[in-house]
Amino acid sequence: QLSPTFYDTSCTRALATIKSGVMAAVSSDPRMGASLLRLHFHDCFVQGCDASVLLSGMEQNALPNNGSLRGFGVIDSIKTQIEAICAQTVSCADILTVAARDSVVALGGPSWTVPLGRRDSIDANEAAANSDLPGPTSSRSDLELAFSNKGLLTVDMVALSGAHTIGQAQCGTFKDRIYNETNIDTTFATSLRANCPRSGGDGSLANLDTTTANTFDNAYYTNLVSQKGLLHSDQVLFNNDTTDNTVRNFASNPAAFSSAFTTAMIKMGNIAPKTGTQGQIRLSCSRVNS
Ligand code: HEM
Ligand SMILES: [Ca+2]
Ligand SMILES: [Ca+2]
Repeated sequence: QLSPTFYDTSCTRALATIKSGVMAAVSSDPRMGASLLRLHFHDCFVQGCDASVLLSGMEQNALPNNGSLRGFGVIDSIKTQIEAICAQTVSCADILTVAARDSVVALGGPSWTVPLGRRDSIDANEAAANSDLPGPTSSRSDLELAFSNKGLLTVDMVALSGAHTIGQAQCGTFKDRIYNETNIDTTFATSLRANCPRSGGDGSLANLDTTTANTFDNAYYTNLVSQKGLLHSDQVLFNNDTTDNTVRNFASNPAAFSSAFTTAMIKMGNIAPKTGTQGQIRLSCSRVNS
């Protein structure tokens, strides 16, 4: 049973320390806010929000993670600061969950209260990372299944995909879409081709939100309505199908998006937490205690 007041007596400065660490990291590199939010998602979808993704090797080598996850150093350095004030008290899983919230806030998005008390795993699961994380070529029903497997509804899936209002993706993840798909704005596709050639250049970056890459707003959905979703898995949410109305609602009503996003983030943060005597409080987020 998680609780927002979990560290109120055991580590009064925990939340403020995480916030200032995230603020500093995001002000020197705005994309870091996106990277920390994604790191939390990739943690929670693989054996729950237990910091398994932070352990060196293992899950980090899985296809959706390798060469694309960022932010490990930021979490490690916040953990070092927190260990100095409250020894072996605050879990890496909680630090990452709060850092994801603070990242959204740092980029202008909504805030919410984070339930706390997660403990850290003593293992990680590369195979589960490969099977449970959806990929950029997923269909709408693939996405719905991946999220329902974690207890999340279709509306949660559409709202959480709005995280693609910030951050970047590598050419290899959207190449097929910009050369071969027809439900894409022509000018948008043409401009992306300049930095993402048919052959090679797989690592070059494009903004997931072509309008406001460093602002957490609802522009992701207005982009989808104008066929400017970057990933195939983005545009499937608005493609004459069952999720079109939700996308239209979030595009025209920022408050509806904020409310659905914060609700869904709390649900995602509550996936299979380790509590009580399960797992451990790691001393260093990148390795289990010896
Ligand atoms: C719906 C299924 C999803 C798919 C298929 C998906 C896929 C992807 C892919 C392929 C990238 C680019 C990675 C790269 O090229 O290095 C990406 C980036 C990103 N994703 Fe997702 N994603 C999904 C859902 C989510 C969710 C639920 C969140 C968070 C709540 C999220 C947050 C992000 C962020 C913030 C970035 C940019 C990261 C950065 O710039 O470092 N995504 N996603
Ligand atoms: Ca995990
Ligand atoms: Ca944006």
